[in-house]
Amino acid sequence: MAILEVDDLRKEYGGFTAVDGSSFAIERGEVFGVVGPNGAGKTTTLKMLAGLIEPTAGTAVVAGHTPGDPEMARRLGFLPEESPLYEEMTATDYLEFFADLYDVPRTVARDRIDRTLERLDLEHRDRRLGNMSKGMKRKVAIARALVNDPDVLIFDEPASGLDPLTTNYIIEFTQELSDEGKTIVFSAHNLFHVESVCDRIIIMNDGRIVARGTIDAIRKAHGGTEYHVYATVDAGNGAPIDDEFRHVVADMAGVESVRETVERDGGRITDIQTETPTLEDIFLEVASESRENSESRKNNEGRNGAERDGRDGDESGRSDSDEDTAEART
Ligand SMILES: Nc1ncnc2c1ncn2[C@@H]1O[C@H](COP(=O)(O)OP(=O)(O)OP(=O)(O)O)[C@@H](O)[C@H]1O
Repeated sequence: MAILEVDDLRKEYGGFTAVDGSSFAIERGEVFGVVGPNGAGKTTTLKMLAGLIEPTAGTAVVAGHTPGDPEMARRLGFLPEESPLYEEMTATDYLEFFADLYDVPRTVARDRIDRTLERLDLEHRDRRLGNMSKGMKRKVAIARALVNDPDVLIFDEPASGLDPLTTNYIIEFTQELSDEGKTIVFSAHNLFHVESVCDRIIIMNDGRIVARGTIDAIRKAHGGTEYHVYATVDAGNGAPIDDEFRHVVADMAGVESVRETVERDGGRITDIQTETPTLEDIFLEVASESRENSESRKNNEGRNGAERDGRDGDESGRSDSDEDTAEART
């Protein structure tokens, strides 16, 4: 059964729609990626899951609890994108202070904090937070998200702006938390990190989910592996020319068809290579498709405004077409 269920979540700021009807479910123990360009609505979505901002419509349920329910707060740990800490406190005092807020008994809290800081390799625990480096502060913020030993962790850009060593440490730590059975919602711009830790992802654009599924399924839905067939062909006088031509096809049947054509024309295949799109390639393709769709939707809305009167919202252009297509593809 899903530990986190999101149904038609929507957030509007004045007339602006930041999140436009997201629905998804996350299974216990999954690492679930939320990916998208700047302004796509990722942080807004994560904050609604964490109960930090109220949705305009829709629901987010964590382990059967809704935001505002103290039991939900107990089950959840949130690492915000920006996490200002109390600069005058030491790491230990700060984390004990948060453990108190969650009513974690002192001895349990001390032990948990010690173990977490040990695992995160945080040195100088008694240094004022204000005097800690950015990487050290991020580790303290991660420890804060774990102080109540939550089942579900929401990590918004856990490793952004950190050096490669600290970044790797945090990504590996995220993987370890998942191996221990924590459910993790993970948002990051670094798609290599997303690919290395996430089981399934959603790609958001303009507040909508435009693709979803495992990275492999999304990859298949967006072209999958490509075959690059290199060939030389007859220049017309019977002699093959030296220039190589590249034909890109989707499968082996395509390769055979190129081979037949090339050989019929007196040429020959010189090389065949397979290329698998990276998550970054897919992300760029999906984001640009979605931008085109939303532009044409806006144009249609402008053109057909008068005709639409009396119809319901979905028929009038606001549709889940992007999402349905992606869903069907996965
Ligand atoms: N409090 C607010 N008032 C008005 N608009 C807001 C508010 N918070 C967010 N927005 C707008 O909602 C949209 C989505 O913002 P959000 O921070 O969720 O995006 P994001 O995908 O997390 O972007 P980034 O990758 O840059 O962090 C943006 O256009 C943003 O300007």
